[in-house]
Amino acid sequence: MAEQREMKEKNPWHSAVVILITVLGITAIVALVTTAVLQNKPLLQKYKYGIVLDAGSSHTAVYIYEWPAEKENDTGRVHQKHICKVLGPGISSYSHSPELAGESLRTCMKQAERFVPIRRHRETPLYLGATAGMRLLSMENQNVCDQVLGSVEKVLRSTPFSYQGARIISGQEEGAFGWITINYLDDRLKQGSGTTGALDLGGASTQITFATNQEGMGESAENTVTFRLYGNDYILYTHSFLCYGKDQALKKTLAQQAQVGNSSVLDPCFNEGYSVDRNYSSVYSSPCIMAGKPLETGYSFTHIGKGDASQCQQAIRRIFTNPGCNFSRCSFNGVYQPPIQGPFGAFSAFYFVMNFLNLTSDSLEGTREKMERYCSTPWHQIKQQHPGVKEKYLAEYCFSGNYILSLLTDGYKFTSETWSTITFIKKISGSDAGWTLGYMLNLTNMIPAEAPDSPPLPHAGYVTLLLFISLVIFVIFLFSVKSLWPRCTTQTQII
Ligand SMILES: Nc1nc2c(ncn2[C@@H]2O[C@H](COP(=O)(O)OP(=O)(O)OP(=O)(O)O)[C@@H](O)[C@H]2O)c(=O)[nH]1
Repeated sequence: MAEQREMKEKNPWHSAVVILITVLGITAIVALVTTAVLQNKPLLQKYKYGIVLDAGSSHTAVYIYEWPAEKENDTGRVHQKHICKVLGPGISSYSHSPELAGESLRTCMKQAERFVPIRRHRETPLYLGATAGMRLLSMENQNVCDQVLGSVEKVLRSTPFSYQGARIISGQEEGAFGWITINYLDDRLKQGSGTTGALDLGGASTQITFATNQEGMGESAENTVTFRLYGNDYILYTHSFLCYGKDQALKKTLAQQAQVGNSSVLDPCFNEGYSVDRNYSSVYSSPCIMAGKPLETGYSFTHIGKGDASQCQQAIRRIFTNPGCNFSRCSFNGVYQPPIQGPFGAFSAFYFVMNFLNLTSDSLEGTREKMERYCSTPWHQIKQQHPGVKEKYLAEYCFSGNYILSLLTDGYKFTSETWSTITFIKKISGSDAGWTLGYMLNLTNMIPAEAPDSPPLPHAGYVTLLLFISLVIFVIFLFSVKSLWPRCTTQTQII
């Protein structure tokens, strides 16, 4: 041993080599860790875009979505960048001058050109989906309906985006894509956890959609939609009630109260003191109100408010027909509906109305009481209390609140117990609840049927593990070369 030590001490190259190996070892470990960290560092984010136009019965809205360019399949990453509300009515209202339907979209499409970076324009998909207003127009006059779609198509084709088509979506699609939107935004699809049902109240139609177990769904194939998303199978119950959106329901309720020839209609669904002259043709100008349509609708009448919530509910109940149920259970109008399975998210007009009436967190009984109070408040007082609110919306809140109550309880059979499973929502994580996002995710295949393979460790875990292993190797290395190091103490002894 003493000889060996002597040899080492005599050979100056030996210590130099050990030092060199140590330095190289440390450098290699530092280089390894630095490369791993840099390699896994998120790159400067680049985005992709998609545009969907919601051509509704009451208005059109342009939604611009954005997502990281390199992670298209990563659910929860697409978000709403901008919404532009088109001025004027929905495209179905341009039946007398179809060319203006397309023109009405120009301002919002110019805005979209500014929100999507120029280098992305050509590759950005652009879709237009028309809902209940156009469904009704196609029932009334297919030719005019085609002209309106042709007019919007012409304008959308002239934009720099990648135009993918303008079409009328079915009520089933509207319901199912609304369900996908809210569950995608809640990140429930990727987690494979329980889902949230979707309640959508538009101007001309309303949709109810929820996941249900297979039992009983064989009863009505037209109400069944199946999806496989992220490796999970979903069986959805969905139904769209055409003519039961807020605006058409109002017309229906008014029409069954009005008797042509009467110069006035006393309406419990409008506040006392409200009085407006209307033409009968405005009430009957819809394919939703065929029955009882008089031959002569040129008369006018004075629409007078009476402000009585209970009577209003009775009037509303009469627009739900009860032709008998050919299934084990029904909602209304003889339509099959399995037992409701919450929780539910209620959006569009469900939210606008309940939010205005401050009814988003009340019990069913509390909601009824507040509606009684709101409807019995005189019209002049309502106007005084809400000076900034659009008068058309303000005048209709007594009807709208009672309609929502009636639709949810008499129609969909929510009870005092299940009422609390409904959350009234407008946005989730900054994106509007509605069918448009689900529609785009589906058409761009951004939700895979199978769960994508993910690395066994998240990025932070991977880097930590790498550092730890490098440290362990380094310590082992130090111990292994320790015996070879020149020993100062021994040297001193020798000297
Ligand atoms: N009170 C209130 N009502 C609104 C507001 N915005 C829209 N509405 C009304 O709410 C109802 C539903 O609006 P949307 O969800 O846009 O419905 P839509 O797409 O036009 O109708 P559908 O074609 O049936 O889907 C319509 O009666 C609108 O007039 C708002 O800010 N406040």
